[in-house]
Amino acid sequence: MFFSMSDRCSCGQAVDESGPNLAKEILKKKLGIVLEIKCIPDEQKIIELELVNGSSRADIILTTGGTGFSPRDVTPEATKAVIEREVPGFPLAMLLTSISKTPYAVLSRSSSGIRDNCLIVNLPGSVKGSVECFSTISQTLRHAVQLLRGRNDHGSSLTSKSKVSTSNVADRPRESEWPMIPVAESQDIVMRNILVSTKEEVPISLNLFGRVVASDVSSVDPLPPFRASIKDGYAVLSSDGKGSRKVLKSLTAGMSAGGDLVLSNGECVRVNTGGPLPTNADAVVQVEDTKLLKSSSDGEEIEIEITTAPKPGQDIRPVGNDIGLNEIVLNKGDPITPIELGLLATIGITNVPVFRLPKVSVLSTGNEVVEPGVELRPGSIRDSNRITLLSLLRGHHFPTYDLGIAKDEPDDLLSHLIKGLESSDIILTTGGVSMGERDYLKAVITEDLRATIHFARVNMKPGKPTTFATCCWNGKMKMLFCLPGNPASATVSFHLYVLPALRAIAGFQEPFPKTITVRLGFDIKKLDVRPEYRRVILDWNQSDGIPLAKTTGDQISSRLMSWREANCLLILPSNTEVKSEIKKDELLKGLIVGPI
Ligand SMILES: Nc1nc2c(c(=O)[nH]1)N[C@H]1C(S)=C(S)[C@@H](COP(=O)(O)OP(=O)(O)OC[C@H]3O[C@@H](n4cnc5c(N)ncnc54)[C@H](O)[C@@H]3O)O[C@H]1N2
Ligand code: MOO
Ligand SMILES: [Mg+2]
Repeated sequence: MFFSMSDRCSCGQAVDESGPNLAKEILKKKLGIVLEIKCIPDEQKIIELELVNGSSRADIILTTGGTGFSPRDVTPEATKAVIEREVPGFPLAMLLTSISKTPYAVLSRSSSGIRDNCLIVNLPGSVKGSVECFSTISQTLRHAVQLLRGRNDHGSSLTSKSKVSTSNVADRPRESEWPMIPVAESQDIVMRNILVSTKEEVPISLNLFGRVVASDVSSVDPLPPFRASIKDGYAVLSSDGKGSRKVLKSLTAGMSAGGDLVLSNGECVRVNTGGPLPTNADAVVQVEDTKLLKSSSDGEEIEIEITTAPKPGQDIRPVGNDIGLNEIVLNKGDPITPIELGLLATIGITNVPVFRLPKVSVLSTGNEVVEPGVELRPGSIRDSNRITLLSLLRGHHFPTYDLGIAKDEPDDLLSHLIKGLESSDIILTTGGVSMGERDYLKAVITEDLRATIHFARVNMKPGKPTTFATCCWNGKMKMLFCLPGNPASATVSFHLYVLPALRAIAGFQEPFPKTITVRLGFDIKKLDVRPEYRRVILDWNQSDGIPLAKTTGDQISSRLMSWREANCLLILPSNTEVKSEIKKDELLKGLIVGPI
């Protein structure tokens, strides 16, 4: 994250060059991702506020400017006011570099420190000075972040004895402590916190199906690898024109190329579609354009007549006609569908560079939740969420780990979560995230796992208590999506948050569901106070080409039947004084979430 301190830039009188320039350096050196570049006036309180906000989101904040002697240069003062621990080494290292270039370097007042496990470093304001100083410290930044993340990382030391208190229900908050944020903002937060995509080499196999290519892939062999016939017929010399030919032999598909065979005038060789040709043959005549003149007693062709004069090149596929040697066949970012797999199989490579797939654990929570197929005892309900989510993940080719069902008890939740952290990159849970007296999940992930909850309430129906957190476990970042227990809600949140995040990590360049325009096929008498994601079935059989959205019935969050056959989430606005209903035939936006 970069903050450039400048009154002139912040009010638009000048353009900030240092921030964007350093961002380029970061990307060039592949040091990380740049969350934000911001221009801030030289006002100490404003800078402090931005540093406080930024430090809750970023691993590093680099500031540029405001470190000199002018009365309005207050960046070091703002930094010192917010940091919890000073890091004097960075300003010292930068000073040592700069002073070897100019004695005026001693006039810099740069500061550096740590707040909220985020490193803040003041750099000078000039493009040249900021790059110089940044280069001095850049090689240590990655290690610094690892050390800071490690402070929150106690994976190996944690036991499954939770610290969360289960007493004093009377003390529970009567209002959620979490702000309700808009869907777009929450999706943004998830995308800013996704795990870094990494590459791996995967041998040509069905395991590549559904993956995304991580760097351009070129052919090692041309296709066809030899000059090949396009027809079943005879390889000839076109200069011989039409008329009779002596049939030398047969060169059928799979035989070694006919390089050693040379035709003389008046000769031909029988060839097959896709088969090799004699070196000097320059045309193929299909069987249909020939007549048999003479054959042997054992049924072999001896002489044929060509009825139409062949043209040079006729029915011959030159070497590399379909795929040239070293031709780029797939580009970085291309999803591997059956066709891409076919292409990869044919071009002579053995391994394909693809983005690694994150492994996802799925956990159901709830004292009432029992395995499918078992007899219900009073108050129990069968687990439908876990199998739905596991199969959705499988349908999108993500490797999964089944964590089973955890009781609404902190120790049990914690031990299941630890198993998930040890076996996967991402954990999906359902249930236990609302206001219930046994909804302990958020407390366990913050107090025991010391995870950071980024949001825990979203203004949407269904899916309001959707919770997203990240934590560091044995040196690795993990993502936790705690979805509501209601089955329709869990699945809507899966499509809006989980799947886009997984797809982004897996390299998909367009990870979100496609938005289309649909025509409402029924009346909506009363809009909800929250923006709503209605499960609908699209009927494409419409004269104007706009699909008709057909209802799936009652949309109560518990009703999984509202997802039956649904392939679209209709986006309904929230109820306002101006608009409280929507009439049939109105055009609305919908998200494609199933086969259409
Ligand atoms: N006082 C409030 N109560 C509720 C609020 C609220 O804001 N204030 N929000 C409601 C909303 S919205 C939702 S959604 C639910 C979400 O609740 P939880 O995530 O805490 O889920 P549970 O309470 O554990 O379960 C809700 C519901 O779902 C059933 N369930 C749970 N797991 C499964 C499963 N694996 N398979 C099938 N069904 C499952 C569970 O039995 C409950 O019926 O909270 C509202 N309450
Ligand atoms: O938000 Mo809840 O998911 O309405 O049932
Ligand atoms: Mg609950």
